[in-house]
Amino acid sequence: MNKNSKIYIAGHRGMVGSAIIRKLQVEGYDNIIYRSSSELDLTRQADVEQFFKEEKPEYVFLAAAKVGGIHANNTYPAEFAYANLMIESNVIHASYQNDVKKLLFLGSSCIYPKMAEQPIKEEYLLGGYLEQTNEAYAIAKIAGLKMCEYYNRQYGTNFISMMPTNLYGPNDNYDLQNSHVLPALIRKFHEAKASGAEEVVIWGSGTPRREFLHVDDLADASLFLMKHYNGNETVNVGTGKDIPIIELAELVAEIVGFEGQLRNDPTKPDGTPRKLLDVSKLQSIGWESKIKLRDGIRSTYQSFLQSHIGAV
Ligand SMILES: NC(=O)c1ccc[n+]([C@@H]2O[C@H](COP(=O)([O-])OP(=O)(O)OC[C@H]3O[C@@H](n4cnc5c(N)ncnc54)[C@H](OP(=O)(O)O)[C@@H]3O)[C@@H](O)[C@H]2O)c1
Ligand SMILES: C[C@@H]1O[C@H](OP(=O)(O)OP(=O)(O)OC[C@H]2O[C@@H](n3cnc4c(=O)[nH]c(N)nc43)[C@H](O)[C@@H]2O)[C@@H](O)[C@H](O)[C@@H]1O
Repeated sequence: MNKNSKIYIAGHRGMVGSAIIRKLQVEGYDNIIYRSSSELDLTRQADVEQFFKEEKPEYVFLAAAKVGGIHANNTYPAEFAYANLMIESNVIHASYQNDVKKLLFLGSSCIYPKMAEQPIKEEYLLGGYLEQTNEAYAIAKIAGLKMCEYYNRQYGTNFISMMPTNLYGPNDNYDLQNSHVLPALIRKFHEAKASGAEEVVIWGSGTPRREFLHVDDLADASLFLMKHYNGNETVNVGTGKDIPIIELAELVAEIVGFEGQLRNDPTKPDGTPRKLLDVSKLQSIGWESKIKLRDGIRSTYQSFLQSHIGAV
């Protein structure tokens, strides 16, 4: 991939897509194309085929998807299944039909069995039952990575798959019902501090453990894999370290400056007890994460304050 290769970022307005664009621009890539979902609905096959036929991208970063936290996944399984299966099928097939040189598919760490041995290796896929709260999304993502594998085997395409752990950073989703835990905690603690509230509610028991990778690290890994990895096996992308949700909450409260109490809401699901990724394959290829969690949360809170102007 050279600096004037035609590169399509699917999902460019999202947290991951916008981070990949920032990374490519810093690295001097100057032929990047993108469309918002209102300009091009990737669930519509004919529209996707028309777009690829007209634009003929050489490289594709597939970062478009219906994405959400545990509550959203648990509440809207049909939407998560339909949208993600359609988006990935249409983009992967149109990439094959239009001779895309290389495509990077983004899956998720929730594809692995709920009770997988930790840390989770790529080969544990399909070795056990999935976590119920995000089964629909997980099955869609498994279908996507398998499609890449099958197209590579049958058609000789070069479609690679990465499985990121939980992500956070600028341009995240801060909706309190449908977001992931880290942005939700940033907003909750910020609003509690601003209003003088004495307590903040944490969903579930707080005992599950999660791994968090800053989206700028993810973008760096995406470009690294697009340039250097041509294998047919999926690659885990993470930090190799996890933290209990209760300790994450205490860390975010400290960074935001909230000094009240935390209260658990046991009516909300815990989800998978743990999903720490084994990142040794990625390390063997030559990439490691750089952004430390405390530094990443601090900078993410600053970007939250800037983008929620009234919040300062
Ligand atoms: N966030 C995480 O913790 C996490 C963890 C692991 C993997 N991932 C994966 O990373 C990728 C990006 O996630 P994200 O956190 O960046 O999500 P996000 O911020 O919600 O962005 C998703 C993007 O997908 C686009 N999109 C959704 N439906 C579309 C449709 N029908 N047609 C066209 N575009 C559509 C949206 O476009 P518009 O804005 O134009 O509507 C949006 O820009 C996804 O594949 C996700 O599975 C995310
Ligand atoms: C990466 C994503 O991981 C997702 O699972 P998962 O980490 O449990 O999704 P999260 O929504 O980040 O929840 C992680 C843990 O944080 C707890 N939690 C505590 N307080 C909150 C809160 O205010 N909001 C949220 N959202 N959680 C909270 C939640 O109960 C769960 O145990 C999958 O559903 C997606 O499909 C995707 O794979």
